[in-house]
Amino acid sequence: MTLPASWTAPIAEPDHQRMLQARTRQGVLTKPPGSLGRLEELAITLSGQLGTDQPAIDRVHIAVFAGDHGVCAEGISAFPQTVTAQMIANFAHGGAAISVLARQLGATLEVVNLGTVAEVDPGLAGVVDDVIMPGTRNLAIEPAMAHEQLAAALAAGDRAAARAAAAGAQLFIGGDMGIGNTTSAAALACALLDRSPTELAGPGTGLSAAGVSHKAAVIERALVRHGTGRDPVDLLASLGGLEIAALAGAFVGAASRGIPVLVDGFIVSVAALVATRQHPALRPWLHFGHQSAEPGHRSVLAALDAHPLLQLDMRLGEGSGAATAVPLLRAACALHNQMASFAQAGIDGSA
Ligand SMILES: O=C(O)c1ccc[n+]([C@@H]2O[C@H](COP(=O)([O-])O)[C@@H](O)[C@H]2O)c1
Ligand SMILES: Cc1cc2nc[nH]c2cc1C
Repeated sequence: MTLPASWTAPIAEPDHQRMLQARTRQGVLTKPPGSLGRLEELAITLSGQLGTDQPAIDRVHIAVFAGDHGVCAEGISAFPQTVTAQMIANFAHGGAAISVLARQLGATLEVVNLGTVAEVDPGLAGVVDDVIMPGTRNLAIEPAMAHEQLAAALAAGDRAAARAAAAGAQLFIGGDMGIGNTTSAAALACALLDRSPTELAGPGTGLSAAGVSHKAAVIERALVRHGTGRDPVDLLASLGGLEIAALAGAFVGAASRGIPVLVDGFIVSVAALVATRQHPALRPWLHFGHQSAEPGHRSVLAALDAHPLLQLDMRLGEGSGAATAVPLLRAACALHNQMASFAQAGIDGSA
């Protein structure tokens, strides 16, 4: 299988020297040691990732990857597939949740269209045309995509990371939009974690309990059809989505360019799991924004040893949970950079 060179690009470790310096600084700021909790670790990690003693998250690049899913033919979503293309237009017109959050953060927002069943107006502002195919094939009965299509999706993700780097981004957020993609993500998670679909399938956009049982049965059929003990890239072609593959490519692309990543919900975390299985060096570049209400997310987070910043019962996708957590990263940086030390403030240290 020929995959893009970007998929095997070397990923350096964050700068450990900077992290040591940042940890020392946290110890002299005017607070009992450790009292800012995980905000301290966030600032220390961001110092190492950004290679600076004054970490800042002023420039955030959000790329929402959109694609349709052939497995929708099995009746596994509460919404019709046409919504994917319609939401691409909504992102472009500024009316989606992530559009609002991106504006509020002053972040750059792009939508990468990887292929939908319904037509997308070619002139939409902020939409990158990276169409590979009009949605994946039905993973319940055949591989979701061919290896060439997988390679194209990985490369499309890397191009988004390259655009983020060119814009000087200090943080990369990948979002997903694709009706049916919780089925694909749950199937991938089951195959990678050796779990049963009844454990990891959930309501997605709003299935009833009977709908979730049916979805689990569809995933079970897919796992029997494709097998589970295969390498992550093969599984991605068989069970993945165009947007999930692009997210995996984007995360490797961001880390290899020295840009930290803030991971979103269930689907995006599954992409991060696939990518870290292939590239363990990616893991130190990942922050986790929130824990989704989608039940399978918990197992995926545990497999990544991830402790998300927020738990707000969100289950939207689009990168919205990650975007909501950005102010915490900004607060961590501001505290680290601007607080006075004990010596500066003339405050007695601990006895
Ligand atoms: O990010 C999540 O955790 C999440 C959880 C449930 C649903 N979604 C979004 O809902 C869509 C997929 O849901 P479904 O039911 O069509 O598989 C897709 O566009 C996702 O972005 C996202
Ligand atoms: C309206 C709508 C918006 C979304 N955003 C991400 N997934 C979505 C699914 C639906 C149905």
